[in-house]
This record gives sequence, structure tokens and C-alpha cells, in this order.
Amino acid sequence: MIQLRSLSVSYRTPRGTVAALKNINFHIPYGSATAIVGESGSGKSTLLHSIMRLLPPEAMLSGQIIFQETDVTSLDDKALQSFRWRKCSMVLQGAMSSFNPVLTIGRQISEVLVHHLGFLWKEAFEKSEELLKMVGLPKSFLDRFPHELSGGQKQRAAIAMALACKPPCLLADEPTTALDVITQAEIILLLKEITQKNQMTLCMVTHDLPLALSVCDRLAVMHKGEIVEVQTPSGILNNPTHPHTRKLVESIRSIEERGSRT
Ligand SMILES: Nc1ncnc2c1ncn2[C@@H]1O[C@H](COP(=O)(O)OP(=O)(O)OP(=O)(O)O)[C@@H](O)[C@H]1O
Repeated sequence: MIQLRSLSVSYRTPRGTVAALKNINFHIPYGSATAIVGESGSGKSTLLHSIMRLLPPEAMLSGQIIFQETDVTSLDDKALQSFRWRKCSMVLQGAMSSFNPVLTIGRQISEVLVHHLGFLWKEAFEKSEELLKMVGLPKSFLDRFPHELSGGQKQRAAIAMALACKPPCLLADEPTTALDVITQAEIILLLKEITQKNQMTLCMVTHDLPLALSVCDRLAVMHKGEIVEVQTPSGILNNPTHPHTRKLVESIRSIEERGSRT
């Protein structure tokens, strides 16, 4: 479904260039649930932002990002807007950035439907109600402003908005940052359930290896701008091939061992 071909990204800085992605060749199959894991600064967010063409102006990209036979790197602004809502949408880290603080949740989800699918406002509000229901939020949330929602509720609303145009693919960049552990698990399970039910492709960046192992069917491990290993959860746990993957697995094992000793 998504093919990254020789994808490299560097950032220009006053001190020179930083290579964030180095010649990535990676395939995200249709209908899969892929987790991108790896240490801080390994390039995970850069990878997702490249697919969405959301990189900042100081970023230089080379290579190809093929989404269902279209090279995303060659889309003009209009095609890109349509791509972002109708083909591949993204749930961002910390949902506050997904919303305009002065507009209600209902207005913002409806706006997506009006602009991108040609809904009339009344129909759009009805559809928004349905979308909120799908993510476990009641109708009354349509009239709330973003600051009137908890972190978890905001992330649910952000997922509803990302799903508005029924894109076949959903990307999520650390969708549970700053949430408590129970809410984190609920949000990840919600993402998994919705994408599975609607036969969507899911690709998410997470720092939570145990959660990624339990929810995703493939894990891609990043290290210093490269994808060093792609495996199923059992492969990662039982037969990690790259030293960095082994370290990641050892780190969760040592936490588990410490937990069982206390
Ligand atoms: N706008 C920028 N300007 C300069 N360097 C940047 C910029 N954004 C990211 N980088 C650098 O690119 C590399 C990859 O960053 P990226 O945010 O993709 O990593 P990450 O794996 O998502 O990290 P984290 O898990 O901490 O969010 C890092 O070395 C980072 O410092």
C-alpha cells in the first residue's frame, strides 16, 4: 500500500545538516498494523511526516513515497489536501494541535466533511455525531470546545476527525503521549479495533514496545535514521536479529523481572 523507495531526509541547521532518514526502503502492506519503534531521535516522526508531506521547510527529501501507485512527493497542493484526508490521514502527537481552540469539535469535524466530501452542514453534523459515537464519545461533545475535553477524549475526537473521509490508511504519531496508562491502552485498542473493522492500514509510531507487540502485526525498528529490522511481534521477542532490537527487548524483560521481584 505504501512503498518508501530510497527515502532520505536531512534537516538544514545553522550548524550544518542533520541526516534524519538514510536511504529507507520499506513497504507497508494493505490492511496491516505496523508499529515504528526505536530510540528517541532515530527518525520515527520524520518518517511519518514525510509520508504526509508535513516536513518543515528546512527538511530536504529525496527518494519516492508511493501510495497506491501515486508518488506523494509529486502531488500539488490541491492533490495533497485531498490525499491527507481521503487517502491517508494522521493522528498527531498531543491532540491539542489537531484542533482550533475557538471552534467546537462538531464544527471542526463537520468542516472536513463539507470541504472534502461536499456534505451540507446539516448532514455533516449528523455524520459527525456518528463519528463521535464510533470513538465512544456522546453526541453532546459536538458542542464542546477542545479545552473542555480531557486528553483521552481529545485524542478520541482527533481519531474521529481523521476518519471523517474514510481514508484507507491511518498514521498515528505517538497517539498516546501524555495520557495515563489505562487511557493509553484504550486509545491504542480503539485505533486497532476501528482500523481492523474497516479494513484499514494502520501505521503508528510509539515508544511503548509492549503495547506495540500486543497490538500490531509487524514492528519496524529504527536506529540512527535507518530501519534495521522488520518482524512480527513473536519474531522480535524470540529472534531479534539486530543488536539494537535485542537491547529494546532486553529493556522490557528487565522491567518485567524487576516488577516480578517486588
Ligand atoms: N526541524 C528539525 N531541524 C533539525 N533537526 C531535526 C528537526 N527535526 C528533527 N530533527 C533531527 O532529526 C532526527 C530525527 O528526529 P525525529 O523527530 O524524526 O526522531 P524520533 O525518532 O521521532 O524522536 P522522538 O522519539 O524523540 O520523537 C533527530 O536527530 C532530530 O534531532
